[in-house]
Amino acid sequence: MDRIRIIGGTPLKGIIAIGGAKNAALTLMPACLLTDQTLSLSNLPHLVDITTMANLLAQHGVGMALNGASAQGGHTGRVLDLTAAEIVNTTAPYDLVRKMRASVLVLGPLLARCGQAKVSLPGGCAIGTRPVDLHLKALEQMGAVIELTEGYIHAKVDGRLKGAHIIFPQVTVGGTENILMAATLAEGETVIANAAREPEVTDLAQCLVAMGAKIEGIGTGTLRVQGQDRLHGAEYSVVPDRIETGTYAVAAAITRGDVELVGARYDLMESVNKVLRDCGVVIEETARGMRVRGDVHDIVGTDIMTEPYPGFPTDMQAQLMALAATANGASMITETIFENRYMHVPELLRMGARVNVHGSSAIVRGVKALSGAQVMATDLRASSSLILAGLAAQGETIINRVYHLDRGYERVEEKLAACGANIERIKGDPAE
Ligand SMILES: CC(=O)N[C@H]1[C@@H](OP(=O)(O)OP(=O)(O)OC[C@H]2O[C@@H](n3ccc(=O)[nH]c3=O)[C@H](O)[C@@H]2O)O[C@H](CO)[C@@H](O)[C@@H]1O
Ligand SMILES: C=C(OP(=O)(O)O)C(=O)O
Repeated sequence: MDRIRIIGGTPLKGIIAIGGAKNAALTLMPACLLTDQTLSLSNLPHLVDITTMANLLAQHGVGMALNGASAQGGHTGRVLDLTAAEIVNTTAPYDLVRKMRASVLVLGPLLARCGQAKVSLPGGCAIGTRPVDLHLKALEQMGAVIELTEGYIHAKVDGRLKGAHIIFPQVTVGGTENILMAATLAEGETVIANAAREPEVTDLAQCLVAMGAKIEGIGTGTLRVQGQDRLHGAEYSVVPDRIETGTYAVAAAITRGDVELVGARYDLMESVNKVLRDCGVVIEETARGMRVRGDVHDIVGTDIMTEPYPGFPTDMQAQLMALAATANGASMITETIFENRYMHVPELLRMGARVNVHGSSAIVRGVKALSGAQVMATDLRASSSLILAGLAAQGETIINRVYHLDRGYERVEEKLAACGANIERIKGDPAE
């Protein structure tokens, strides 16, 4: 297993290119199951999770062709053609689903196209139990018969799924995506109330429209879908990653540096930028993206509460905690989305951070300097918070188990090193 070694203390200066959003790509890829024609996705990031989704789709019978890099819209990500001419298998097996929860996003499309699907229950993960009950209840409302046996969701529908009025009792990104995809091929109208408004859901909706779906209310909390008999192929470019953008914005801030994030979508960063500005970070939109400066003002503590979009994203909570740990004064962080998303706290404590967790809230008292240490990455965003802490810390930080990081960040050490960070990947395990 690889490790990352950082000698902290260098202010980052330069340019970082932002890639396509992992969480958008992971819902756009299974959308290919809704048509027998080709869905061509550009600006696709090169990440382990994307490979896992490609492997899952391949075993359903999806043909794939990787067409190198595209310069579309100024982005340089890869182009992947996905063609589900024929679905040869409607089972998503445990071995693939356990690697990545987003695998459950094949359920809606398979059921809508083939009338049946057998998908391994994703199970919990480091950040919480993460049930999929809301996805299943909504599909039942659309006429699906669902049984849970031997760790699998067995879903079937007689004929086509039927349009329904679905009210999600709580905002669910994956639930909204699964039902949105299913509804595009259902009979009649589906209304999804209290729908997630995350930019990745909007990206999916826009791609589905390019494939011939009829969807109103895109970007709002109520999506209205008129089911079609069939969808067709399309070309679509994945939205830039707002979490990668936010992570590198914190990297600039925590090192008291000055970095331009090229390709970033400034308009999607409102809640994160507000919090960063409250901390004293200077942010401006540029012609190519966004410039972030942590070298202008003192960095001070602030209060943060995670919420569904357009609120502050849970996927940025760990990174902001690293910044708060180095700020002047105290910060109160409240996590409202996942019940166990403070796995980074014990590791930050090893680096000299002062954090107390009380239920869903954490009090962070800023310290003058963090100190480098050996730490363990426990999940994706916890890993990035440890990288950020390491960039700011005095001395050497070694981050173990970086495979979590490779799920969601492309060439992280290269991007940071190009801005002056002293960071390297050490191949293999120390015990090996
Ligand atoms: C691949 C992907 O896009 N992952 C993102 C997606 O995850 P994901 O789609 O899994 O997250 P959800 O929005 O569904 O989860 C929000 C909350 O609802 C709960 N819930 C959800 C579904 C359900 O059927 N029952 C239920 O109780 C979850 O346990 C959680 O507490 O949105 C999260 C919230 O923005 C992000 O942190 C993840 O990075
Ligand atoms: C939690 C995340 O991903 P996933 O939903 O795939 O676990 C994330 O991207 O931060």
